[in-house]
Amino acid sequence: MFLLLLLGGLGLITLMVLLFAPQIRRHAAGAQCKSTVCLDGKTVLITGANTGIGKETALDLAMRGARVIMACRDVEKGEEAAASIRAAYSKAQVEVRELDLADTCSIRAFAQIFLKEVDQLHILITNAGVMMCPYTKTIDGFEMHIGVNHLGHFLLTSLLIGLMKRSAPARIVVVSSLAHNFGWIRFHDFHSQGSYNSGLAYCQSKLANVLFTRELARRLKGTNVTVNSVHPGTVNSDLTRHSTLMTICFTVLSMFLKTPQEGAQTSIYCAVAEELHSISGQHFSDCAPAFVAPQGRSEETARRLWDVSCEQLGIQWD
Ligand SMILES: NC(=O)c1ccc[n+]([C@@H]2O[C@H](COP(=O)([O-])OP(=O)(O)OC[C@H]3O[C@@H](n4cnc5c(N)ncnc54)[C@H](O)[C@@H]3O)[C@@H](O)[C@H]2O)c1
Repeated sequence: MFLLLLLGGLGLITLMVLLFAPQIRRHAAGAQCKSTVCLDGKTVLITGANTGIGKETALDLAMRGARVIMACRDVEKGEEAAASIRAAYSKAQVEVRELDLADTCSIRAFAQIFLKEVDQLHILITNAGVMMCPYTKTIDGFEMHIGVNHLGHFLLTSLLIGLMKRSAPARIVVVSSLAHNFGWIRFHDFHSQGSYNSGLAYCQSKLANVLFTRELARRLKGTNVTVNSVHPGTVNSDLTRHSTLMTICFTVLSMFLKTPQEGAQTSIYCAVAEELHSISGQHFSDCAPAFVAPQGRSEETARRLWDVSCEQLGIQWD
């Protein structure tokens, strides 16, 4: 009897999902970037552009006429992604360059060659990220989430900001997450040496993205370089690769999640929308301003994080 009820219930749920599939998909897809801005003559740099949201962002911006530089850890995978972008749009000007955000030497080498060979940078999208990986350290001994998601991008941006100021108007888009709501900056244990929880480490790094955006925007006032952070939505990508449970959940619930193309819309919106030309230090989701948790609005924490980041990286950035 119980089994019959269970099967009947499951059958009913399946029927409802199938019946309402188009509505569910439409709702899950979220907002589309409606801007038709053309990017002829503009140069864009996207980190982690060989998969997921980054790859879709690269395709869209290349279709708008930009020269898109895809900064990828694995050049071979990057070249495959670039080839598929060229196959989708034969005029795409996409280039792959090697960048491992888990290695400050790689970041410095990348920036050195970039500054030598590229004379303008109008849009920087710090998109690369890792989520819920087992406790690992970057080459420089940073905990992987804070090391790649925050410190790596902090160093990269510091090295390229002069070029962006010279290329102004220019925009920086920092791909953060709703997960920043559940994070706090553990200044007393920045690299989770005392205790480690992969979910909380991810949340800390995504909060760091929001606070970095806020402080950088304050420092960039009057330069015509803006910076905003985004939550792309919950996107069915490879990001869950380190968590079997998350991968299963994302697969089962895929109909309710955004595709990478849908997840790229807010990054694209922040990169091109005309109405955002002077908007800086804000957080966006679904191509609209989004809620920022109180810990992401603290100017004091943002300044302290800035100083700690400079100290950890051994750099001066005033
Ligand atoms: N997928 C989601 O639901 C979701 C939700 C909120 C935020 N985000 C954010 O969106 C961004 C893109 O994620 P995605 O969903 O497209 O996942 P993804 O795994 O497809 O993309 C992440 C990219 O980062 C790159 N990367 C990882 N470590 C790197 C390193 N050390 N050096 C250089 N590149 C590195 C990967 O190679 C990959 O190309 C991430 O910052 C993620 O935190 C994703």
